[in-house]
Amino acid sequence: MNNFNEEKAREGARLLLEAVGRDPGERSLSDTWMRRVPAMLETLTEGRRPEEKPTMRTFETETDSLVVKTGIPLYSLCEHHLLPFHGVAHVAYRPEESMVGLSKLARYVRWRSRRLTTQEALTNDIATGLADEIDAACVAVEITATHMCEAMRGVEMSTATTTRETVGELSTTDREQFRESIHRADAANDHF
Ligand SMILES: Nc1nc2c(ncn2[C@@H]2O[C@H](COP(=O)(O)OP(=O)(O)OP(=O)(O)O)[C@@H](O)[C@H]2O)c(=O)[nH]1
Ligand SMILES: [Zn+2]
Repeated sequence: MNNFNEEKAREGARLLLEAVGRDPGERSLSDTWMRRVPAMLETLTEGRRPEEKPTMRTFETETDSLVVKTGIPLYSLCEHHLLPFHGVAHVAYRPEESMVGLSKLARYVRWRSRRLTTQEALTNDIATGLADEIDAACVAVEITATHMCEAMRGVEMSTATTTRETVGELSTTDREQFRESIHRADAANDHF
């Protein structure tokens, strides 16, 4: 079910322009509220629409050891101020009967992130969602992000927030391996 209402998005964008003292009738602004903002909002909220979910194709598993994907770029929208938060997600899972295509982990993170949410809820959504999608003994997700609502207004500081969620039992070795992979990814890429 498509829960995006283009007409309301258009009307809302037009009212916001009026609220900040701009004239929606200005030539340079007509496409902004009539076309660009509604299209942008439709894309950036697709994570609430199941029909937009990437196909999570699986293969017969060749391993039961932990698969770790680090450094997935993450862009989402904070539901408090409608401003972006962005950073990096790291995902790990232990396959049981089947394993998933590696790109699907990143695709899934991108799809899930496209919604108005909080970082905590998003971390939980990705971990529980992936656990439902793939046949995994356990899933772990870590997100480190910076919030524009903190950087551009309010406290006016750009800081990093880290959230973690696990589904199923991770052994101490699994946790160490996940941690070490994240460490290596962070050292290789200066995300902030
Ligand atoms: N827990 C959590 N808080 C968030 C997230 N994104 C933004 N926030 C915080 O949500 C809070 C909203 O606080 P309020 O006091 O209702 O709003 P505010 O007066 O605009 O807050 P300030 O940002 O402190 O100016 C702020 O502290 C934000 O930093 C998030 O993903 N998770
Ligand atoms: Zn905010």
